[in-house]
Amino acid sequence: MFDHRKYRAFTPIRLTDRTWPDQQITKAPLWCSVDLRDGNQALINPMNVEQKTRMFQLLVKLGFKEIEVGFPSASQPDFDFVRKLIVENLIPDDVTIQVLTQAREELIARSYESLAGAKKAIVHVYNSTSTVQREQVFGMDREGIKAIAVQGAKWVKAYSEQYPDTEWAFQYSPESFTGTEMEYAVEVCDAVIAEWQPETGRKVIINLPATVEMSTPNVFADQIEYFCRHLAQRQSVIISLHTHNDRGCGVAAAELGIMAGADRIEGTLLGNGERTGNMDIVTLGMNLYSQGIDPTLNFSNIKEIIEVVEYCTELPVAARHPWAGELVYTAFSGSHQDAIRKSIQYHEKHQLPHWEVAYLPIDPRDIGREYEAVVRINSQSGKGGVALVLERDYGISLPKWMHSEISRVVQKASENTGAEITSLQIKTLFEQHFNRIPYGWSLNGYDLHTNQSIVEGRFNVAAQLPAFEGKGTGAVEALVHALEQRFNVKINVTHFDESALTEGTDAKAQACVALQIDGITYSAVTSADDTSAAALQAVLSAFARSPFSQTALEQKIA
Ligand SMILES: CC(=O)SCCNC(=O)CCNC(=O)[C@H](O)C(C)(C)COP(=O)(O)OP(=O)(O)OC[C@H]1O[C@@H](n2cnc3c(N)ncnc32)[C@H](O)[C@@H]1OP(=O)(O)O
Ligand SMILES: CC(C)C(=O)C(=O)O
Ligand SMILES: [Mg+2]
Repeated sequence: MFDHRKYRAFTPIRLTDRTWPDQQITKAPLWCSVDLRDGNQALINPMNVEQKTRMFQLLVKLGFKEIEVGFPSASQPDFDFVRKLIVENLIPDDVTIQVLTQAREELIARSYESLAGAKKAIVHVYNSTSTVQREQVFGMDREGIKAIAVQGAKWVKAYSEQYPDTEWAFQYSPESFTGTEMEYAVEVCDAVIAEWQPETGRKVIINLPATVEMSTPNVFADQIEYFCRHLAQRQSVIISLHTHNDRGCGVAAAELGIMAGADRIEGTLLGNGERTGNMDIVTLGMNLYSQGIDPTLNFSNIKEIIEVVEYCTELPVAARHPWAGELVYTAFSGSHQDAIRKSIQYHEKHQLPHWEVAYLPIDPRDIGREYEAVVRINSQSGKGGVALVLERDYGISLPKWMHSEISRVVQKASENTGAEITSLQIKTLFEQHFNRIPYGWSLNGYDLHTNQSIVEGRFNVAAQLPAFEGKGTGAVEALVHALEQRFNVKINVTHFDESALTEGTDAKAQACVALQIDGITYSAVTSADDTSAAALQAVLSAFARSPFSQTALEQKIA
């Protein structure tokens, strides 16, 4: 039964003098990837050694310096993978591998066995401390649970002494930390830290997991600030966070947790992991990047990251995934496209020192995304977007009044199909409706004479109609006059624009014309070697689209 009364609200700790809301993140935290452990333990098909190797190589390439490579006492593939990394010398000198183990002697012993020969490694031991786990899973009181942690810490230290050639660091997680009374979490961690004696120079990491996300991120931040303030040897310990995403706030909790004093963050690429996943390191890293902070991880090839993650996890990355998804830099809606187009033009024109483009929080090219994907056209799109596609993909720059003309045609086509219209389809529609010279109406030649500031013109078209003759203050006016006389219509030139074409095209000039005949507008765009030819052809093409041009053919037949 769907009944909210089955649940009760999370009880926040009382921290009235919190300082974290006034903090700002100014540098990247230390990172630890747990893709190969927490990510792996959540998969339908856990990664095989080959997949793990591929993921490890990617993590190294991205710049991770600490990588939890598995739970070697849990399965043979995990054990074998750790051995492979060490035996085949696959771990760069500046990278430290980490393994997870429960606080059980045989598992700790097996973990060390897997790490034999490593230059340096972090042994990560955990046990659960929350009220629920104490009462329901372990059936123990506070002292009993603390004893598991302390005993685990002792074994971790004792077994490390059997491998003196390795530089060891120790990590402890009070699993289900967020469901634990804070003063008790501090008590347990203080006891573990006392066993490991960080004051002697040994690196000790205390990792605080939101094993299951239970509260809003501000409550988590309060817990972290409380913990950091009360830990006896805070200065000698690296505080790490390990958030999950059950409420969809894994990244937010980690960010507020950094503001509250944490030094290190555990997470996975694109957020794979238990249930709704671990904290997504790509998202947090890109959040920093978009604020002008070096994430110290290189996400410039997001395509490769997605490919490897999908290959190793056998799970797809969502199209709307923050920063990485296929559609996250794409605007379909008209007003967004218009704003992006103007904003990018403004940006380029004014050479702005920082990226500030409407609807695009970062430059998609920074992570290997092309501009092509930014604007895609369907029935939700507008004239700005269509104009952008023609400019961007084909160098066809149209005057503003033409944008709505071509957009109307594209919108109609999109409504008819109910689907996206590709860039090539837009170009084809443009050519069919505005750019193609209607059969029989190409300008074969023309003569222009100026007589006392009046231009007299004689115009031949391909259909071998009798030459048109007319006069006016310019060539266009002369041709319009000729058409009016010949077909007995009134023609208004409502728009006329000429522009030089960019280098690299055969034609040198482009003319855009709109004629209004009997209340209806007919438009055409023509390019030619010279401006007069382009303008005259544009007038002929526009006129040819009107029903009056039919008369011409009938006349010819007669
Ligand atoms: C939040 C997390 O992500 S924690 C990490 C979880 N990761 C994994 O579970 C990795 C895969 N796990 C496994 O392969 C196995 O569970 C193993 C190898 C770790 C242990 O295997 P097994 O001993 O066969 O089984 P299982 O996990 O059910 O053991 C449970 C026992 O461990 C105890 N236990 C559980 N966690 C811990 C811990 N952190 N420290 C000490 N004891 C623990 C339980 O109380 C229980 O004891 P009981 O047998 O007296 O009731
Ligand atoms: C083992 C710990 C760190 C964990 O994965 C969790 O609590 O989520
Ligand atoms: Mg976890």
